[in-house]
Amino acid sequence: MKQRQTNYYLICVTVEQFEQAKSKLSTLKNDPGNEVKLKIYALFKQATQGPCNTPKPGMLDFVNKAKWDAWKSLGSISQDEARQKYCDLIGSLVEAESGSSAQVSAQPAGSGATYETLLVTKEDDITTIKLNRPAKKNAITTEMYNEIIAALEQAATDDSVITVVTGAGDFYCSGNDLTNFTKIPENGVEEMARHGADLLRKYVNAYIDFPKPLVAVVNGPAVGVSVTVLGLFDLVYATERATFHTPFSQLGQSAEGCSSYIFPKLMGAAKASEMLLFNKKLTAVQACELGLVTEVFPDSSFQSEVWTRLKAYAKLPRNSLALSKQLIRSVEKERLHAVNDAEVERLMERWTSDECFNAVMSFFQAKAKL
Ligand SMILES: CCCCCCC/C=C/C(=O)SCCNC(=O)CCNC(=O)[C@H](O)C(C)(C)COP(=O)(O)OP(=O)(O)OC[C@H]1O[C@@H](n2cnc3c(N)ncnc32)[C@H](O)[C@@H]1OP(=O)(O)O
Repeated sequence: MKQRQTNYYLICVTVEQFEQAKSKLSTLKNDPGNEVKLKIYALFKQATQGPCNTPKPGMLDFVNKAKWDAWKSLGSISQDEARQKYCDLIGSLVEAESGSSAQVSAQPAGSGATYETLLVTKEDDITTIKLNRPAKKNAITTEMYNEIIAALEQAATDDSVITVVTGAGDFYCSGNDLTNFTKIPENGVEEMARHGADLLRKYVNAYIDFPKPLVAVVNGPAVGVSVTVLGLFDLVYATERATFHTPFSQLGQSAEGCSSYIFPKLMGAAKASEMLLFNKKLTAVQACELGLVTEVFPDSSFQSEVWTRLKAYAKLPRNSLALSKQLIRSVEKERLHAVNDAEVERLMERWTSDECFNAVMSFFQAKAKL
């Protein structure tokens, strides 16, 4: 699918192909649902007019406000990119219609999508994105960031009702793969920092803009960026074995994933500072008491209890769920994008600092001594 999607992008840059995609839209037999229609609308506006530049409709003008929000949420992506995404989205809807009758359970999601670092499946109206590097505690490499972004984009437009992120093996995720900081390009550490910043911004935006209910099934310890983005999930279910650790200052870094804004709101500035400044590791029960986790389950029954519940939730009306989620989240969306930008800006500077360099080196030296 990745390959096919890339090819489609290449084909789709002409105006003619864009027009063809437009006309294919009217041939769809099934209603793709409101959230997909909003996405199509937004991409079309961005592709034809550029970034949203009209006044925000009033609170009670629900329909136009939802459209405006969808357009605005595309930020400053270029008209070319919007055209490509528009074509890709319509292409996937057409493809889904032609192949939908043959759906079997737990099939790879996204009509045959394959990933190197993830297991992505669709079953019982739930798309599950499983981080799949258990030998490295599911540490997130640059490839994996890109694959998670792609999997979230796919899940946003597929016909699932709920999307779940979870981890393979005994960890949920050990955060950013620290080897990402050891691959210094020819143009030096500044270029590495710039690329890292672009990727991180895109990664966090994929959570901020995700249009359907997003659930974290935290199957074990969670570290770093896998903890901070939890504030952007709609439900966080954790096994009692899970822990939540953001050792940013230990690594000479600073907070991301919008945690510098969401954590103080959730738990108060004092508790957020203990985590984000002073590296305090929380147990699952503590994280639940502070509002970061929705509910904690005994480890022995974690999977069965959580999945029974999620399957029942996924039977609820999809549009109602998605629209309610968007109502809850849309008020904060613009602010979250601004927070993400500010956090990324700060990190870009941190990654070129001696403090960060020395901390990452210490990690690898300690490993070498074992
Ligand atoms: C390019 C975009 C950049 C965006 C960056 C966004 C900013 C993100 C910030 C963060 O996420 S900060 C947090 C970073 N993570 C860490 O500091 C965790 C480091 N790892 C550990 O402390 C420990 O490994 C652990 C997670 C507590 C697990 O300890 P345990 O003793 O249970 O297992 P290990 O033997 O240590 O691990 C097994 C294997 O996995 C490797 N590994 C684990 N985590 C990472 C990681 N984050 N990065 C790279 N490698 C990791 C570990 O080295 C072992 O490898 P081998 O020795 O078997 O080769």
